[in-house]
Amino acid sequence: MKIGLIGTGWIGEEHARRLSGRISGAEVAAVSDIDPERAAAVAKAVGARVAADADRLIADPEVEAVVVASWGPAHAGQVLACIAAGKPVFCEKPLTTEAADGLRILEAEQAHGKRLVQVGFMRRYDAGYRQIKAVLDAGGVGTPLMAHCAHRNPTQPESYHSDKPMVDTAVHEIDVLRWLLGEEFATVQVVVPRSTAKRYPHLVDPQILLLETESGARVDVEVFVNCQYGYDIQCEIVGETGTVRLPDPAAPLVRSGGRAAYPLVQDFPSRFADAFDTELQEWVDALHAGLPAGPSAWDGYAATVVTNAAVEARRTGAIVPVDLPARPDFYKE
Ligand SMILES: NC(=O)c1ccc[n+]([C@@H]2O[C@H](COP(=O)([O-])OP(=O)(O)OC[C@H]3O[C@@H](n4cnc5c(N)ncnc54)[C@H](O)[C@@H]3O)[C@@H](O)[C@H]2O)c1
Ligand SMILES: O[C@H]1[C@H](O)[C@@H](O)[C@H](O)[C@@H](O)[C@H]1O
Repeated sequence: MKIGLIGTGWIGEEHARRLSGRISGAEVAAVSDIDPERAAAVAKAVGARVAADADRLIADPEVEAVVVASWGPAHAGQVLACIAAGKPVFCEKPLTTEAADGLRILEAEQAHGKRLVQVGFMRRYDAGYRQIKAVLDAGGVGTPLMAHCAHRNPTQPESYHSDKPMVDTAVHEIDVLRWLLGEEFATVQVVVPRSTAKRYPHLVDPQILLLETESGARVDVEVFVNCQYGYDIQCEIVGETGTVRLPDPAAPLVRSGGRAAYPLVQDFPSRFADAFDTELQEWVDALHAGLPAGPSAWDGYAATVVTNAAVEARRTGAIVPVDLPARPDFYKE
C-alpha cells in the first residue's frame, strides 16, 4: 500500500517512520507540509518524494491511501479532498475542530457510497483499554454506572490555549468512553477549580469535564495538562457488581532505601507507542482487505460535537445538551 502523508510535524514524522519501518504491507511514497524544510527532512528519512502541496499529493496516481497529520483546523479540507478523490484516509484526531465540518465529511462519505475515513483514536488499540472493553462486554462488572478518568500531561507549550483541554486532549476520553460504554453522551458541563500556578497565564488548567450518557451513566474527566510529574492516564469504570481500572504500563518495582517504587511514563509517545503501531498496522491490514474498519467519520464527528459543547459549557458555566443527530444507517456497526 503506497501511502501519502500530509503534515510532517511531530506525529507526522512518527507515523512516517512507523509506516516505513515497523508496519508491514505499507510504504510512504510521498509527503507534504506547508513547511517545505520539514517535508524534505522527513522525505529523506523515509525515502519518499516531496509533493508540492496537499492537493497534489492526494491527486498523485501512485498514492493509494493518505495519512492526514496536519494541524486540526486543516483536517476537514484535506479529508474532503481525499473523499472526492475516492482515496482511503487516516486522519489524526480531532477529525475536525468544528462539528459543522464533520457533518460535511459524513455527507461526502455517504454520497461516495463506502467508508473511506478512519480517525486516529489510538486508545482503542491500547492493550489496557482493550482489556477493559473485554471485561465490560463480558458483563464482568455489571451495568456501568460511573467512570472516573484523569488525563494529565506534565506540561504544554505556550500555543496551547483554554479550548484545547477539550478539543485536543479530553477528545481521547470522549471517544474511548463512547466506545467502552457503547452509547452517546447527552449532556456536558465543565467545572473549573483554582488554576495551577505552573502554567502560561492565558491557560485555564485544570478543567473537569462532567458528562452524562443517554442512559444516565455519569463520567468525570480531570484534564490537567501542567501536572509536572508525568504523563498519567487514569480510567476506572464502576458497575453494579464491581469496578475495572486501566492498568499503568508495566514497569519494574524497585525496593530500595526503605521504599518500593516504580517509574511513571513521562510522555504520550512512550505511553501509547504500542497502540500507535497496532492502530496503523490494523488500518493497513483493513485496507488490504478492502475497507477501513477502525474509528469512523461518525466517531470523529460525535466526539467533536461533544468537545464543541464542552467549550461552550466552560465559557457559559451551563450544562449544555449534546446536539447529536441520529446515527445514519451507513455508520451502524
Ligand atoms: N493521537 C495522538 O495522541 C496525537 C498525538 C499528537 C498529535 N496528534 C494530532 O496530530 C495532529 C498534528 O499534531 P503534531 O503534534 O504533529 O503537530 P505539529 O505542529 O508538530 O505538526 C503539524 C504539522 O502540520 C503542518 N501543517 C499545518 N497545516 C498544514 C496544511 N494545511 N497542509 C500541510 N501541512 C500542514 C505544520 O507545518 C506542521 O509541520 C494534530 O491534529 C494533533 O491533535 C495526535
Ligand atoms: O495532541 C496531544 C495528544 O493527543 C496527547 O495524547 C494528549 O495527551 C495531549 O494532551 C494532546 O495535546
